Amino acid sequence: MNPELFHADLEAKPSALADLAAWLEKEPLTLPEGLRRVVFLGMGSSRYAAGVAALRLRARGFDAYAEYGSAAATFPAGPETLVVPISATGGSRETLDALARYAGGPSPVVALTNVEGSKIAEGADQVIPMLAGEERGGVACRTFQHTLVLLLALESRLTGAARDIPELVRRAAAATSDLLDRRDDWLATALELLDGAHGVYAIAPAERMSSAEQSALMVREGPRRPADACESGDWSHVDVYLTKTLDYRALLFPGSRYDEQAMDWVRQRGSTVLTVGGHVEGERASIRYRHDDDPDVALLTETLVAELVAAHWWRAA
Ligand SMILES: O=P(O)(O)OC[C@H]1O[C@](O)(CO)[C@@H](O)[C@@H]1O
Repeated sequence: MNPELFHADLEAKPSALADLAAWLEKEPLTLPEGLRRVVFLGMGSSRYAAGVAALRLRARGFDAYAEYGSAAATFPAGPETLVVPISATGGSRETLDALARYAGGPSPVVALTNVEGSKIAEGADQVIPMLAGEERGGVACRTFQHTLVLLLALESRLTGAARDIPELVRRAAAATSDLLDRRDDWLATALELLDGAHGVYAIAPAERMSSAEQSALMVREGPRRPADACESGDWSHVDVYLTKTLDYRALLFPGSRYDEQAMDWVRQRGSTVLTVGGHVEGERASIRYRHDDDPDVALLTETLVAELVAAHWWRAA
């Protein structure tokens, strides 16, 4: 893994998204007919993206689950159950092991990967390419963003919503460019506010939980600092306890009806909260960007803040 190349991978996000939007315009996803259930399989950031996709599908009345590839058992195979193994590298052992339980069976298998001809493609009936280009830094960042896009496209196809996903991707590219172009206005503040003795906490609503999880992963994977993720409502049952004893510093992605409940404790305990894409009372600072009022753009874009913070600390280490 290499911090300079990771940084370059982040800089290339807008152009990779533009290519993905153009591809989606030309190649609408095709799926087998008669599906009633979806089982996503993955590890790390691939599973984070799947968790949000499954929640969204369930909210639209579709049976959907995001499982760890490493779980010893997952949903039984059947012709109405679509199995979607997700692996950017196409080689995570746990995801391949889970896929092996379905390969050649009654479930259709549609794999998502960024590496053509990788192991994961061998057990799949169909492969959807992530089209994120090579991540030379060795850290999944563009692939995470593209996985989310493709899972939104899958959702649109499964639910018959017929959403204009290419247009959403172009808006996310504009939002991403805006954050990159204006980083001199916000990055120094973010670095200062999040740099504490006890690590970084990331908080997001359930519908964008992947943003908190991926943000915490970036801080662990690059600069190897302690970091963790918490859901905004769950925060009052889980992370609130840390605010009494730690120098608690958090990145908050607003949008939950329970933000204020958490912020009440944050204000009382004098903890540090930096918001991304919106405001809450008691924040120390806020990072705004183009189209941040659209929750789907936010889902696709907001992890860039933690990724750039992680890249900076990693390069300086
Ligand atoms: O999507 P993949 O390639 O299976 O990787 C899963 C996870 O493993 C890592 O590659 C780290 O080993 C992460 O970057 C990623 O989140």
